[in-house]
Amino acid sequence: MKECSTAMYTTATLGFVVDVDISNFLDRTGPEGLHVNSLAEYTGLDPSHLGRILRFLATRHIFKECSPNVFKNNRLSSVLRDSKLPVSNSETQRTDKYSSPSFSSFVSFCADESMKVSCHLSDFIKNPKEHVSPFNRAFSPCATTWEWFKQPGNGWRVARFGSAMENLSDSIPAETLLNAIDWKSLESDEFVVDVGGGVGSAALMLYKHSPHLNYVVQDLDVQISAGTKVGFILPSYFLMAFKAL
Ligand SMILES: C[S@@+](CC[C@H](N)C(=O)[O-])C[C@H]1O[C@@H](n2cnc3c(N)ncnc32)[C@H](O)[C@@H]1O
Repeated sequence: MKECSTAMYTTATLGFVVDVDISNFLDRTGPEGLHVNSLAEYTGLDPSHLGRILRFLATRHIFKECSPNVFKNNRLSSVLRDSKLPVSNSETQRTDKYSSPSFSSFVSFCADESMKVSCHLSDFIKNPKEHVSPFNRAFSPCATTWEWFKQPGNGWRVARFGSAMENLSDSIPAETLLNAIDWKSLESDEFVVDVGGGVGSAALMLYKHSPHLNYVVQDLDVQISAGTKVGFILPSYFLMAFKAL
């Protein structure tokens, strides 16, 4: 129970290391690893903060401390590597950082929006009339997450969320969906409705497996038109593609 109660420290420290690209920097060194003073030079951050955070994770088998204050990647920390390093924190460069699917985007999203929202869960449930969701307590009193994402300055968050979701879909084996129920046993006049189905990738996979069914992908305008552009949502074999409910 103590581990569960303090799980947020792991999320927070992981969020920090992906935000400042520690695994990428460590990946450029040999098996001897890199001293926190060098990491401090690369990142412009306090070496004592870096050392304590990396040691916290290394004691959980994420990163390896080769000698005091010298760290290198191990199998777990290697999954946090990205293909690109940000040059600065400008919105354009941050958006560019999240332009392709990556696990580090998922970690960063979890440590940012998800963790900040989850802190409000208890207060939200105890005072349900005050807000529609914990998200509204944390970020924006009236807008939904999707409306808030569209607000000026949040473009990079949208890019990060998209990058995280794509990585998540790529990492889930097709069998998870294909074996979830016996799709073949459904009749040909039946409908499969994917609510919040994004660009339609899951529905397309299912269509290829069970083309006798009718498919409806329901999502916001922006997702439906993106799905149509990349050819995931094709009117020829998807009966309908609706926007939001
Ligand atoms: C967590 S994502 C899931 C995406 C998709 N199922 C996948 O696996 O890639 C949630 C989705 O819900 C969509 N969404 C948000 N509000 C919606 C609404 N009112 N009606 C339909 N979809 C909505 C978002 O645009 C987003 O694509």
